[in-house]
Amino acid sequence: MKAVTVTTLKDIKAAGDKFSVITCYDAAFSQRINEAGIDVMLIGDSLGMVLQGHDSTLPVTLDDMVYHTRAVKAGNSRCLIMADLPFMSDSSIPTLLENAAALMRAGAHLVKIEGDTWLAAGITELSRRGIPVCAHLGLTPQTVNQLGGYKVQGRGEAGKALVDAAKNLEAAGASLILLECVPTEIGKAVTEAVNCPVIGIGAGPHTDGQVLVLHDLLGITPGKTAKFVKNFMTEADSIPAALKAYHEAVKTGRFPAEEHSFQ
Ligand SMILES: Nc1nc(=O)c2c([nH]1)NC[C@@H]1CN(c3ccc(C(=O)N[C@@H](CCC(=O)O)C(=O)O)cc3)CN21
Ligand SMILES: CC(C)C(=O)C(=O)O
Ligand SMILES: [Mg+2]
Repeated sequence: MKAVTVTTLKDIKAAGDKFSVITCYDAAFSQRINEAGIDVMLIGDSLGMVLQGHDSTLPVTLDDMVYHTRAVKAGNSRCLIMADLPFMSDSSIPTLLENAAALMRAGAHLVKIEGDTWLAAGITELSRRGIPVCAHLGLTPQTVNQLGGYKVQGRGEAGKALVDAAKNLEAAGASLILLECVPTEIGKAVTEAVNCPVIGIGAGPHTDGQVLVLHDLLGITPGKTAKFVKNFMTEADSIPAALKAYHEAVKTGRFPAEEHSFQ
């Protein structure tokens, strides 16, 4: 199978099709995710919660992200590899550039960064140097202490601000936008407002791509999971079958359904 690139995702959007994204943290799952036909693997800083057992993503370090990106890269044959810039790794532009470079050296094809319109300058500097960037908007888990919890963002007036932020960051050089926990209508509005592909998680069915945390879709996350989560193991007899079912459900628009989305 042909390797997935940022251009592949742009073509998928232009054709009105969908693409699938899963978080991945190690080589064994990287191989299974490759075999399942998934388009993109995200080394998410969610690893601080699902692998390390913390109650937020804030304790995750750049070294943690480099370690897991190397492992995922080692198992990769055809997926596009995106790596999260961890909390405070963008404290200045030179720091941001060095930290993004470390993730690229470890095997990432692009980096993801949480924020808002103020990310524009950093995104421009990264993209100028050949690093494609995904701007993560909406519910940004690294900001949980300010947000007061993992809550839906972009309701009312804030929705318009999200659409503007997405447009500004695309103009600044972002290659992808990721929207987390926003009303379906905002997921749709952002997807229509930008030319670049938009990935959603709890952002409704209209985004170009969908992402889920691996452990959530395998049903092994302890405690209550978010509304946007679907356990694909309930109707599958193996992990490879669940990964394939997720990919097919995203490609055909069967996931996410109304029950996984916010109004
Ligand atoms: N296992 C796991 N899955 C994730 O999707 C995930 C992580 N960990 N860690 C980092 C962040 C945290 N995330 C979360 C966590 C909880 C909700 C959640 O429970 N949200 C409420 C919204 C309630 C509301 O405002 O209406 C929900 O009911 O879904 C959302 C995103 C997403 N990310
Ligand atoms: C939930 C996704 C979007 C993420 O950023 C992560 O896994 O860290
Ligand atoms: Mg993350």
